[in-house]
Amino acid sequence: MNKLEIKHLSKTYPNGVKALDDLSLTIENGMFGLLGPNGAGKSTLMRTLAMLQEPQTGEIFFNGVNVVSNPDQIRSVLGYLPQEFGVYPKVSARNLLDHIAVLKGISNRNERKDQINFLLQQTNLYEHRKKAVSTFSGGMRQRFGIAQALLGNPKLVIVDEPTAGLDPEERNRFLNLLSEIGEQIIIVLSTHLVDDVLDLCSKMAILNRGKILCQGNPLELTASLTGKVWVKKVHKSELSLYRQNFTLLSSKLEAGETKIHLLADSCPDPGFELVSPNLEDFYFSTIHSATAYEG
Ligand SMILES: Nc1ncnc2c1ncn2[C@@H]1O[C@H](COP(=O)(O)OP(=O)(O)OP(=O)(O)O)[C@@H](O)[C@H]1O
Repeated sequence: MNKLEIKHLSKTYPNGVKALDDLSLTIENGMFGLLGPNGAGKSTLMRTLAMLQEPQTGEIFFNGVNVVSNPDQIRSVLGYLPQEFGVYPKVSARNLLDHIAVLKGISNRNERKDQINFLLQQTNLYEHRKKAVSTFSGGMRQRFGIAQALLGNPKLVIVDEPTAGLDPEERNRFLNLLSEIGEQIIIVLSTHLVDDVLDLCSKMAILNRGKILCQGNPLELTASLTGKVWVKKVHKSELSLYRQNFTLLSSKLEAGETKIHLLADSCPDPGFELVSPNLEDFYFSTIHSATAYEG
């Protein structure tokens, strides 16, 4: 069992933004979802875990080794798919993988070839192996990103907002690929999309303003709101009233009508019906109470 322990990490950028605020988290094998709104600090945490930037305070241990003071210990077992994945123009997928494999220290040529062919097949890119990655579609690029992250059989894979900008079919394909990687390593997936976490992760945490607000199993966290989420179709003009007087979790257009979810211990108003909570309700209620608390 691999274990990633993050202890009291803090990072304030020179402009005064506190991106990580005394953040602690322990992650074991399997897919871990880090969910948070834009600007929550997800990328800062992911880059810190990938040893691309140092925290100001705090420590990170991987399988008991302090990797902030021994970064090479984690680099050799790390795969990272950044939010912005730049590629060299004109270099084919296969050659780029070969180049990255060399950088990762896989010096044996046959071993590189075997791994690259296997990963190209796993990511469904084998038939495109001679094409330049710069000509790939968004979904193909992200799958290529996973292939390069898996070179060298990492024990820790960090994937930063991988489905942003993918169409639904590409997103599905990408999520299926991630789910196939297996439970024998740690995969940390950062996203602002609740559905990514719901579809894939057995453990998750919600990050906001550099702090972990809660963590656990998505279904168990969601179940904690049972009996408290109410739904009603309302007129658009009523929305601001509900927003002012209740904890409005979400409002969505459904066939031209506005459907709202409210959080309340008892029926807020005539016409509301109790619904089974979903992860989105839990996410918004968590962010809402943190924001209300902080003012
Ligand atoms: N290099 C930097 N210099 C100054 N501020 C930064 C820098 N990088 C990030 N920030 C700020 O730190 C905060 C956290 O940013 P970060 O990118 O880590 O969040 P995020 O959750 O990944 O958001 P997003 O989904 O928008 O990328 C934001 O307020 C951001 O503007």
